[in-house]
Amino acid sequence: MTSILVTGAAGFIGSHFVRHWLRRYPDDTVVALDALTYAGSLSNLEDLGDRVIFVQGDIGDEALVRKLLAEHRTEKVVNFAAESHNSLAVLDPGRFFRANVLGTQGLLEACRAVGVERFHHISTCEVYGDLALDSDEVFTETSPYRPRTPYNASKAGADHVVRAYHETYGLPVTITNCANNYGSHQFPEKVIPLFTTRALDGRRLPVYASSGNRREWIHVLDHCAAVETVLLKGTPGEIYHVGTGVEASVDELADLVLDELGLPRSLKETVPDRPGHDRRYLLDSSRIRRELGWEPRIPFAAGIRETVRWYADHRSWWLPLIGRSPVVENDWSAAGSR
Ligand SMILES: Cc1cn([C@H]2C[C@H](O)[C@@H](COP(=O)(O)OP(=O)(O)O[C@H]3O[C@H](CO)[C@@H](O)[C@H](O)[C@H]3O)O2)c(=O)[nH]c1=O
Repeated sequence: MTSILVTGAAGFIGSHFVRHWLRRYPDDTVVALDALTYAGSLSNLEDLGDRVIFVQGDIGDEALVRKLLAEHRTEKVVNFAAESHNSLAVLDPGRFFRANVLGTQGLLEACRAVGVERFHHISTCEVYGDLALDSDEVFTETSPYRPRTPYNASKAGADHVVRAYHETYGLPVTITNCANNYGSHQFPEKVIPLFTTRALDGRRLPVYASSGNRREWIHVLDHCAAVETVLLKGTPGEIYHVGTGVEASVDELADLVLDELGLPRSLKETVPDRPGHDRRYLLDSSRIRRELGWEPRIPFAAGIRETVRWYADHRSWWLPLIGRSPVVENDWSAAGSR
């Protein structure tokens, strides 16, 4: 029996990972740390009852994390905690650097002080900047970091701090950089749940003006399996990309959602682009497949259908969340240079 600390455990990917881990290792103790910002919901862990030790707190609270690690003799730490929404970062960048860079550093410091067997950090394809829509290029694990937005830069900063703790203090870290996730329980600010919940409410879908911009999509459960694989088989100090190679443009996503719900495509509405709207990301994920044997299993078409259906069937989950996001209706007027 071992103990694992999962941060950001009440959020979308974190809560799926806690459930995934307990399914795979039912005798383990999961310590779930979450600050419960607007995007986290305790209801995401509700069904797990006392199989999870939940603690509300900040990853940057070194004393708290040290206490938890010591008390539960924690061997593994997985850091999902982050401010993750690009739109909010445009309007409130400081919040992202505090949470993602300084928060991660505090967490690492506690891990260094107590000592852990493995620190795994969840990162993103966005640290590499963007690709032209017609580019043949893909991001590899050795591509240079070229973040273009405050969110990207805060995640890039966090990755550098994680690596510094490995190089300087020998902390056994691994990092995964993942493509865009989708699935149930995603906060309705991200594009797929946003479009779906808007459509279900009979409202318009706000498609940014650069509607041909594309993302690479992965089901959250495939991501969770990849994190487990890297945690158990990855080499300390190494980075692994997690993606599917499946791309869809914003416009195509809106159509998929509307078609699945049997609603007219005329519900799409063009709205101003988010400043710094990255055109495209695509990861070369051959390393994790080749070296660690992970493969994504959930086909995009089936995954999207099931996800849209989940939102249609779980109005009581998302309705109370509408209006909780600090971002108001794609109004970027506050984001000009001052
Ligand atoms: C919120 C919103 C988004 N979009 C577009 C912008 C993007 O091209 C696409 C996806 O936007 P978002 O859902 O905000 O996600 P994106 O900026 O790609 O970032 C996501 O994916 C990243 C991984 O690529 C993660 O690191 C981030 O935490 C996650 O938020 O949809 C719209 O057209 N309208 C919208 O209202």
